[in-house]
Amino acid sequence: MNFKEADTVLDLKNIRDELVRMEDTIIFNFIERSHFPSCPVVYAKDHPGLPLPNFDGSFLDWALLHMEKVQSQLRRFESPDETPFFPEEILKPILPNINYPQVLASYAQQINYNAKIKHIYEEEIVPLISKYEGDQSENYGSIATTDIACLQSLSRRIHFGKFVAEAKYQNDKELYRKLIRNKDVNGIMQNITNAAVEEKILERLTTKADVYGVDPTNKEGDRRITPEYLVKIYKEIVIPLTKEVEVEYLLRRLGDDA
Ligand SMILES: O=C(O)C(=O)C[C@]1(C(=O)O)C=C[C@@H](O)C=C1
Repeated sequence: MNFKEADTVLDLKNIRDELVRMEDTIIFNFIERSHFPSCPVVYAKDHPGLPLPNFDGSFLDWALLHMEKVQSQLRRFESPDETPFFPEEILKPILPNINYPQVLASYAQQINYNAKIKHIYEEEIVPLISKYEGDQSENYGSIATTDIACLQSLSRRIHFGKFVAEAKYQNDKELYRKLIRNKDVNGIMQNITNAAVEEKILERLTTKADVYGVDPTNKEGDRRITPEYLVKIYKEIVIPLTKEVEVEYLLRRLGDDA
């Protein structure tokens, strides 16, 4: 898939291949995170044990904001498949603009699920993938670094729903225009859902987690990335959020081309 070539970006097969590749990135990021305990201090707002001068938020927020400020200058968020967690605070690139063809609707950048993704990551995913419940102050920096990798890979995957939605819209404009005009959210949800594709994803994840998730150095009682956790995260969080993005994108689609 080449973002400079619109045709490759709206080919559903290319999009799904990209989603498959993202599974590996997400699994390996989860595995990195699984080497550390949960460390709630990293996610606590204004924690007295971790003072952050002139900042109102958690240590992870602080690290993510500063990472995004640097990455925005490196042109990360110029790319149509990247969505910032701090859209109000990112900076202009120091590299020259790349003129990507516009493949998504003009409002696509406004669809931003990152606050929700971060909340669910901290509340539901970290407890599943961290090594054990507990603190390890010498690793706060490493944990924030791996959390950022996990969050960015989840964000990219979930917001890819915009490309999926646009491809589906282009493939059957008549059907989607009717559903959108009727604000038929259930009808849109039904039509974007492909149970066979979802089943295949969960099957593949089971195999991948079996193969990649084994850590022979783990002590008894330590958690690891099991197929069960990975399937749960995809089934209950990643796929439903991707579908939410798809539905929101489609509901606004008629405003962009009548
Ligand atoms: O591949 C698609 O058609 C998608 O819409 C993506 C996705 C997913 O999140 O992986 C979401 C909904 C479908 O039911 C199948 C898969």
